[in-house]
Amino acid sequence: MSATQPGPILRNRKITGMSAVLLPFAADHSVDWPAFDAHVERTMEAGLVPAVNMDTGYVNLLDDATRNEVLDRTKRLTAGKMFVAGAYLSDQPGANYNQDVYVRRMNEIEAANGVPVIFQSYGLTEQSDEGITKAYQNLSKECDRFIGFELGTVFLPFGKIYSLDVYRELMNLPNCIGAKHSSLRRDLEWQRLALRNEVRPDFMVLTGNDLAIDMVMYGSDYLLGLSSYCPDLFGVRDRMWAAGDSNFYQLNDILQYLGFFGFRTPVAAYKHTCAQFLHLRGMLNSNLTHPDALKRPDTDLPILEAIVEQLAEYV
Ligand SMILES: N[C@@H](CC=O)C(=O)O
Repeated sequence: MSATQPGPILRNRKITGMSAVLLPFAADHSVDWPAFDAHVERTMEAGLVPAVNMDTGYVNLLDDATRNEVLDRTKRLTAGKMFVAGAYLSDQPGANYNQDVYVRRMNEIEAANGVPVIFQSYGLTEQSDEGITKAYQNLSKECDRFIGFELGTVFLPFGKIYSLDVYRELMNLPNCIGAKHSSLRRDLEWQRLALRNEVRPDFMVLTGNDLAIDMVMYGSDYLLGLSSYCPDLFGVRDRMWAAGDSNFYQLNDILQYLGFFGFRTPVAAYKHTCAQFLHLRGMLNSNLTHPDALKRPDTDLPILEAIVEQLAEYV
């Protein structure tokens, strides 16, 4: 079996970090909007691009009003700075691809001055390669800019990691500025980086690999849920890399330990770990997750507390 090799390490590179913003909850299970606003601001202050209505923001569990409230608030808070948002539609296995709903979601995001991230759906991913490519070509005509998204089924059941042929076609769409790659596999991401370097060097390969956040060393940028645990420290880490500061490695190692703990099976419960961690850091009023989301046990808390202590010297 021939293994894919990594490309060269790209030192002193300015990393583009996009962070999937956690939607915080209050004791009565309503959204804690002031805490959400503060987390969007914290993300921007760290130098990261907020990514709202993503999986970390429970987009698949939100009603229309809540999803639009997230967009309205983010539009106001970002005040013209870049943000991205998930264009999500809910369907079932066997569903037809529904372009109209995607376009409606993209229009809502663009009306808020955001850049759509095209979530996958059964209708999109159950098509042939040709059908998938055609769908993105048609969507690209309906917006100024967009970001693609390949998601492993460990995150959501309708996800699909595309063939490299489909990936190449995405890069051929000039207003597709990048694509988030969430296979949790380094080799598949290295293949995408090699293709990107050959075909379109300005295209962002946005790692979604919370288990290998050092993929930025090989030229990936990122759109992560893990960075929502501590946007400030991801900002510090990224600046260390740009400055050639070797403290990058030590900080990256601790953040990766947090990533392995937070994204352990069942992976979808990473959002509760995020709330627990932010609460321990005094950045949220509660450590509650969405009422319908998977939970972590309270026995995780002492482990997270120890990680907060390990990270303290970098704050
Ligand atoms: N894919 C997740 C983030 C996990 O890294 C998201 O969409 O929020």
